[in-house]
Amino acid sequence: MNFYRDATWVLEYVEKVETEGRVAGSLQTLVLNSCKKYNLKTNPKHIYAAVSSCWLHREFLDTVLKRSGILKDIPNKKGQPAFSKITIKLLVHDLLFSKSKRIQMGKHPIKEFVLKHKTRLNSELVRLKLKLKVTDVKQLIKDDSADITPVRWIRINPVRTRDKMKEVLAELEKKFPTRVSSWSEIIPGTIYHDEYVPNLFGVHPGDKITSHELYRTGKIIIQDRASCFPAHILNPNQSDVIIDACAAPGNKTTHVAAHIFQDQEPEEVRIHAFEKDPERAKTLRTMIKAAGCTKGIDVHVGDFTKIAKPSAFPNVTGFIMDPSCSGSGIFGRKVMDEHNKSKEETNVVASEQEEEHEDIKDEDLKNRLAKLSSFQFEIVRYALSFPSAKKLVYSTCSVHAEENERIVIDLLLDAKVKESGWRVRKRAGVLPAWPRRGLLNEFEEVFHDKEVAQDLAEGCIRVLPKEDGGIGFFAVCFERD
Ligand SMILES: C[S@@+](CC[C@H](N)C(=O)[O-])C[C@H]1O[C@@H](n2cnc3c(N)ncnc32)[C@H](O)[C@@H]1O
Repeated sequence: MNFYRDATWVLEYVEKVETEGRVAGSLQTLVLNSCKKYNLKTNPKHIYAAVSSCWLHREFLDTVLKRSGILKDIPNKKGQPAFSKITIKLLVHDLLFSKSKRIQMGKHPIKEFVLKHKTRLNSELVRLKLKLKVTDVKQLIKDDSADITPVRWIRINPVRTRDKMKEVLAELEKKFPTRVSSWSEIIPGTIYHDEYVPNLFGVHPGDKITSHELYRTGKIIIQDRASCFPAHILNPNQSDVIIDACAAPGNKTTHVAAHIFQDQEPEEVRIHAFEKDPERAKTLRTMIKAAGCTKGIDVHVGDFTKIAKPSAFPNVTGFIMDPSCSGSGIFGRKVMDEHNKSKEETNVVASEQEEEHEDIKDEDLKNRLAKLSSFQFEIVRYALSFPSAKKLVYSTCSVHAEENERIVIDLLLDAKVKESGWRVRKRAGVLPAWPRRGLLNEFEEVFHDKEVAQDLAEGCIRVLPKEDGGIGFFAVCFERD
């Protein structure tokens, strides 16, 4: 009975927090927190297994409980219900939905009470399955955990912190007291200092950060690790002028600003951010303001290839090129969208999940990819025609070669691009320690010189969704003398 009593407290807590609007990804944290809060003796792992399964089945459980009338039958003891509805829910879950289909408890009045209703409960479940046309309700269960990022990545924004870096680090240490040496070891309350991008940290996705003072004041920004790669690779400095051609919501734009304005206040425009969608341009402006970079960034609303004439930007030295893509490397959109709808944020949460991507579910993937890749090729090719540009980082959150390596190949084969002296930067200048590189077979099919193909593939970065700690991603840097 102790197990069910402890699980009841936890499930009660979970249901309460959920009705108040839980942050995505925090079921595990909620369970761990409540185990701590109530000082429970039962192993939290066992409680989590029971509570999370109950949670996943909640829709069906609630229907069966209601239709069977079991809850109305609960006897009274001294004017109060003799049994908790939540405990009954846990017991009925075990009876109907667990592997063993047994209540793991010795003789007890509540067990006898539930077993008395067993026939009715079972027949309500059969009715429900017939209605839903399934042989097992598991066929209808969507495990939300498959839709959740394994790590919440946050970066310190030097524009807002400047000489207060130590204080910010101390604040982070206070919130996340334990440092772990790999992102895969992250559990609630711990922090991982990323080894690839400076001032970037990984924390548990269930640890709430958006209400923290550091976040509300723009001193830290939530941004997926892979999404931080482009600005890190571009590595702009105070003498650069950068165009972010597809900028909203502005994660990469403000990360570029973090490089350019880390040692000096943004007093003059050194970044031009283009965004064709006026609504998304509003989010971009909000992000830029929150990051404290308004004076250093000009926002241009419109199609980059139409409103940005190369001759009007003779001083532009570099590009961030992160155009619309299939978004096949992204997950968690549903969870985040639901979260964002249910929360009134005082600050903007423009996470990687909000980076725009094309919805391809209703269209033929091949056709969609063909259209997208033709747009991606054209927009990069256009950027490569700017007179003083010396470096351009192209990126997508797609896993498809059509939007990644094949764009690189098409650009390298383009006469105009070749003539302008562009090449792919070698691995040594593109996060050399990152182990996952471009797809070699894609380059080998076109470049028969093995070394050339190898160098090109090595020059590219690939990031696998989840397995590499966040969204799926691709990045490459074009450069010339
Ligand atoms: C993948 S999102 C960019 C995400 C952004 N780089 C970030 O890190 O926050 C692509 C954006 O490019 C915009 N876009 C697409 N085509 C464009 C064009 N021709 N000119 C300007 N913006 C464009 C889309 O509206 C979308 O907001």
